[in-house]
Amino acid sequence: MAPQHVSAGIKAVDSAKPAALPNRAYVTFLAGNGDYVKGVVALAKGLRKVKSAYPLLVAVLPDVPADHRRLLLDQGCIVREIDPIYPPENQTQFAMAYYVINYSKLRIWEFVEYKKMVYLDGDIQVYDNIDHLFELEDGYFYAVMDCFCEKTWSHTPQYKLGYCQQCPEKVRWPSEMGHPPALYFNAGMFVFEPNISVYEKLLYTLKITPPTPFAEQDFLNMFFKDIYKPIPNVYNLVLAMLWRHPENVELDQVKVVHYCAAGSKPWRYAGTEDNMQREDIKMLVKKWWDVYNDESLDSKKPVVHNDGAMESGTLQPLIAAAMTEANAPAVKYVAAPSAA
Ligand SMILES: O=c1ccn([C@@H]2O[C@H](COP(=O)(O)OP(=O)(O)O)[C@@H](O)[C@H]2O)c(=O)[nH]1
Ligand SMILES: OC[C@H]1O[C@H](O[C@@H]2[C@@H](O)[C@H](O)[C@@H](O)[C@H](O)[C@@H]2O)[C@H](O)[C@@H](O)[C@H]1O
Ligand SMILES: [Mn+2]
Repeated sequence: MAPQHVSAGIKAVDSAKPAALPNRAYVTFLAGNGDYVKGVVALAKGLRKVKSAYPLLVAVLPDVPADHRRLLLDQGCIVREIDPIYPPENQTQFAMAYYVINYSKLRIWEFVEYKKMVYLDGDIQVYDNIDHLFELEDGYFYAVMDCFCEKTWSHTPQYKLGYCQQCPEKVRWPSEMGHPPALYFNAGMFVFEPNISVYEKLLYTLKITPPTPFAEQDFLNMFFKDIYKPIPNVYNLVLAMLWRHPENVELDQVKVVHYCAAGSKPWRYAGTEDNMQREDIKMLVKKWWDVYNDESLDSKKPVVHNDGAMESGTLQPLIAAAMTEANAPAVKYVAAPSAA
């Protein structure tokens, strides 16, 4: 097993059943009118399946259409519109062209009504309860270490050397090149504390930082370098680990799966790209579909605001069925409050 610089305390909280606090939530990010909304619906149902005590907040860009927002509201999500964030003008070739929209993730530091949040990409699924992560010590940035072995990393010195932080002994970092790269996390999942001054510093620093291939993931790694604490791979299985570092993966222990390998997005899975015919990949894609298709996991209870108003789309069908057109009162529905 590679050295897991596990942050102290995870083991200790595993057994404790911490009390659910109102100023905690999971948060994900949704952009566009395409099929990523399926990922977020699955994530909402997956968190319900593992009986998470905390809501899922979805930060949506303005281009997410009303019907997708309705779907998320009906799945019990809190939908919050955010403005996009673009990196400085640049000639950078992002590892994936669409990564430019991922900088908008930085808006979540503005959600200061929450003291602690767990960010999860929309292509992530949670298969075991991870609420205990909210008990991790404040003041740090927790995330899982990434892997540098996929060709998406071919632009980096570590890739060219064959060095990877997941197995630093296998190909050692050459001493003549100074210190090995700082520990680097995958930004598909992280535990953080929203904070306005950090948010403002993030935006200010972004304006003076030339963009790099892994976009906001590179930026977040640079920004949080001094307070980053790695947590075990079970909290964000970057799928490439299955074929790049199988010795670091115990699949039956994995709590969170990140469908980030090329061709692995379950809702687009065709099984044609490299490694996509692996039995473990096919099993994990099926596992995702089993949650997505499980109607028993659909949100049932109305999402009610403290003023008693029902969130639109939750009770509508029931009320419509009970009322004739003639005497149906104008029931007050409110969408979740827009971004502060
Ligand atoms: O068209 C898009 C592309 C990305 N995303 C969001 O941005 C995250 C990061 O992109 P992605 O997961 O595709 O990057 P990867 O982890 O595969 O490199 C996604 O999980 C979604 O939450 C989105 O909503 N719509
Ligand atoms: O915009 C940059 C993205 O960078 C990361 O995706 C990458 C990264 O995981 C590499 O390490 C993998 O090799 C690669 O496959 C994967 O696409 C985050 O998962 C994603 O949320 C987002 O921040
Ligand atoms: Mn992802």
